Amino acid sequence: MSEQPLLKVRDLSKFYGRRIGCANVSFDLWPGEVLAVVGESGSGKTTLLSCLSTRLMPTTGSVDYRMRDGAYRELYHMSEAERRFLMRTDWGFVHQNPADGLRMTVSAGANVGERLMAVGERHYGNIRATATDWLERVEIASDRIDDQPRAFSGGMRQRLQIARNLVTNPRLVFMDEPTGGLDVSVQARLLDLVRGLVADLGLSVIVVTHDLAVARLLSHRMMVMKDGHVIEQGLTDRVLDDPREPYTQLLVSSILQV
Ligand SMILES: Nc1ncnc2c1ncn2[C@@H]1O[C@H](COP(=O)(O)OP(=O)(O)OP(=O)(O)O)[C@@H](O)[C@H]1O
Repeated sequence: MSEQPLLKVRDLSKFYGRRIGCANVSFDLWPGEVLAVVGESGSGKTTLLSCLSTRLMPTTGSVDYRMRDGAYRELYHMSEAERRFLMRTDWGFVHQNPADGLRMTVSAGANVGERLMAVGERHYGNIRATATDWLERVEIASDRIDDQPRAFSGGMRQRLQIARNLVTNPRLVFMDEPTGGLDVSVQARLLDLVRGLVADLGLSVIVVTHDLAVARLLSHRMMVMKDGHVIEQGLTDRVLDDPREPYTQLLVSSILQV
């Protein structure tokens, strides 16, 4: 891991009127690190992810992102165009519902190729070859390249969404309940695939999940949220095997095995 954080989050808070979305969240994310944000429904996970990915403006706080040239930029001081450029190139966002992250009425190949074109690739042959390669990496047969994702199963759609996100070699990927809507057997296979890709590509990931098994399998470090606050954070194995906070103990003991 390199010696400088990719993301420096300080005192991030988002209020919806008087209701707390998330409050006083601070952490560093290091290159190659997978951070899981866990907590019950309503604990603030989505609000935090939305603020970090600049989909939502926080009420207070700052997020500094280390650009490819090594300089830090404050995300909320960037122009809308700069943020959109980051999202198209340096970042990925894997939605729980693949339909939110895919274009359902264009082919699988175009879904992947489009992201390549956004980073300047123009050669049709290269785009198709890279798209084919990525479909294979996410275990979609290359003869499905011209099919639209609406003809795919839920698991295939999710794998296609992952290919679309990773094809540009992003440095930071946000994932919102990436296995949420899938059958248990499909989830296990997808998690295995994601874990392999994240390790191979050395990605930094922030994954939101209410499923501690997902956190266990994917993440190095985790943050536990309750009522908008981070109440415990640490190495994933430590938090799950030796939770310090009573609330985390309750979360861990409420599932039979993680
Ligand atoms: N647009 C909104 N307007 C008002 N309150 C909101 C809004 N979005 C979220 N909240 C409130 O902020 C708090 C945190 O919600 P958030 O959706 O971030 O939690 P979550 O942990 O992601 O839950 P879930 O797992 O159900 O998505 C909740 O009290 C919620 O009611």
